[in-house]
Amino acid sequence: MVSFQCARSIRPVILAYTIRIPANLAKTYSTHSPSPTFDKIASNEDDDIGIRGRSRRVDYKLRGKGRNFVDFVRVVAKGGAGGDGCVAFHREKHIAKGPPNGGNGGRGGNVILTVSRDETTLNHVPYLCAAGRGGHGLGAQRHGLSGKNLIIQVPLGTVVREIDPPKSKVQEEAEEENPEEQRKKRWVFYPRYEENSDGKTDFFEEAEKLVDKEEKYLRWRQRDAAPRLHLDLSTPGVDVQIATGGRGGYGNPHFLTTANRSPKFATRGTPGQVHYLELELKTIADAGLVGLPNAGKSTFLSAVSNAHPKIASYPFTTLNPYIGTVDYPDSYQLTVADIPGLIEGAHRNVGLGHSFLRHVERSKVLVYVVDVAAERPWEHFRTLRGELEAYREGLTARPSLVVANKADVTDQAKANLGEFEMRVRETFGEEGEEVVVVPVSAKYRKNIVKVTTLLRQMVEKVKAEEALERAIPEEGEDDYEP
Ligand SMILES: Nc1nc2c(ncn2[C@@H]2O[C@H](COP(=O)(O)OP(=O)(O)OP(=O)(O)O)[C@@H](O)[C@H]2O)c(=O)[nH]1
Ligand SMILES: [Mg+2]
Repeated sequence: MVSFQCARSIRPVILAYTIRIPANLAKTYSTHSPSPTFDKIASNEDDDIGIRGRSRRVDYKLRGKGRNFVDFVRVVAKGGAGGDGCVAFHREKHIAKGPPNGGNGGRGGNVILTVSRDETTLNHVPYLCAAGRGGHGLGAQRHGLSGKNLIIQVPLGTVVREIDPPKSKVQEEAEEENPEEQRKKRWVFYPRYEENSDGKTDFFEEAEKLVDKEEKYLRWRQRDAAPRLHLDLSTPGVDVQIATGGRGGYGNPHFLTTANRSPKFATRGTPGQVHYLELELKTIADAGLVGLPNAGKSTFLSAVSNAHPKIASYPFTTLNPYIGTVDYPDSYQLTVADIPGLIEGAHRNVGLGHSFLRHVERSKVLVYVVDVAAERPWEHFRTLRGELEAYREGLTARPSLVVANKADVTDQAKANLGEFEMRVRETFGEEGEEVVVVPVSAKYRKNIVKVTTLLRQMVEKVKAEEALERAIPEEGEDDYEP
């Protein structure tokens, strides 16, 4: 291991961002993909303003500032509270005691997630997603307005998981006042409501029983509700309600009976649902590119698709995933995801870590992009597989294609290609026979059609297998006899 300080040592804060790069890889940078920025920063001998400016930008990005791509957020989704019911009586000249006419409270707004193809990040999702509360009821039978729904657009491939609320919140709830006080809090009273009784029955008690009964019924209706949210938002245009607003309270006409002609109480609105959630963006692409930094993943993506990711000869040029669409002459399309480079120890958070692998985790085909002109490229390949397995066991079992990139750097590439192919097959073991290693020059667009044709075949095969799996009913599924 060579410890590589990616920043100038004069700024102590940057020292925290040390990128450790394996010895073999460090060599790769210096021999095949000269990286003036890294080399010069490391030796600290170049005072060129341009280079220093660029290095500063890289540091800035590596520190996470200036990044507007976010693929993981924790949020609190709060449905709006319902508005309170109103206690009011009709007032008019010559009518001394008019009938009750308080309006009901409006329902609280809901929090809704809309799956959109236009969004690519969770950057805009706020921590507190609170919908509007319902309006209170008013006199003269005026019901409160419904609360405004909060609609948040999320990118395709967002996974929503419910998590436990913070301990402080749980404690707060446990410490809340006794149930008797809570019962009282449900009501809105008119002055002297206690006198509102005919001597035989306590009208307020009657009304409480009515409300209790209704609440019991509502609890029973929700008995089968999913205990925890776990959603995979993979269909564009779909709306999902993640927190429902509270119910509005009843105005006093609701409690009008033949015995009680002037009910002097109304109910308050109920609070909306509160869910603590994790939103994780797991890009859905047909093929995912994995490779060490500078292997030429972005160059490859720009060669096969319509995407224009940034390409440069220094490591970690790509900091966010990019999706490109490959267009075939017969209008068939498939998507390819490019992600930042992986290095040895990424699972221990070396380099940029390995959390961005979530963006290739759901790809149907993995495309390993290896710089075949580097020294011992098979070791790069082994590192890649090791990191993929460290991220998620079994990930390397996906259908895979190996792109031996930079095959145009002839002498070195030619010397390595035979052995590389052999060692790759060895790594895959029994399935090695089926693995295709394609020599490519992404920079000069050589052998690209072969790769895209192979990719399409592989993706179509996986899709067909998946469709078949869905079509075959699982055991016991059709046991039902009418
Ligand atoms: N000679 C040659 N150079 C290439 C080829 N493909 C990419 N390169 C060069 O390799 C360097 C790195 O290319 P990128 O596409 O940025 O590499 P990357 O894998 O996306 O790198 P990161 O985003 O940092 O992980 C650039 O200078 C490219 O011009 C190729 O086929 N032949
Ligand atoms: Mg790149």
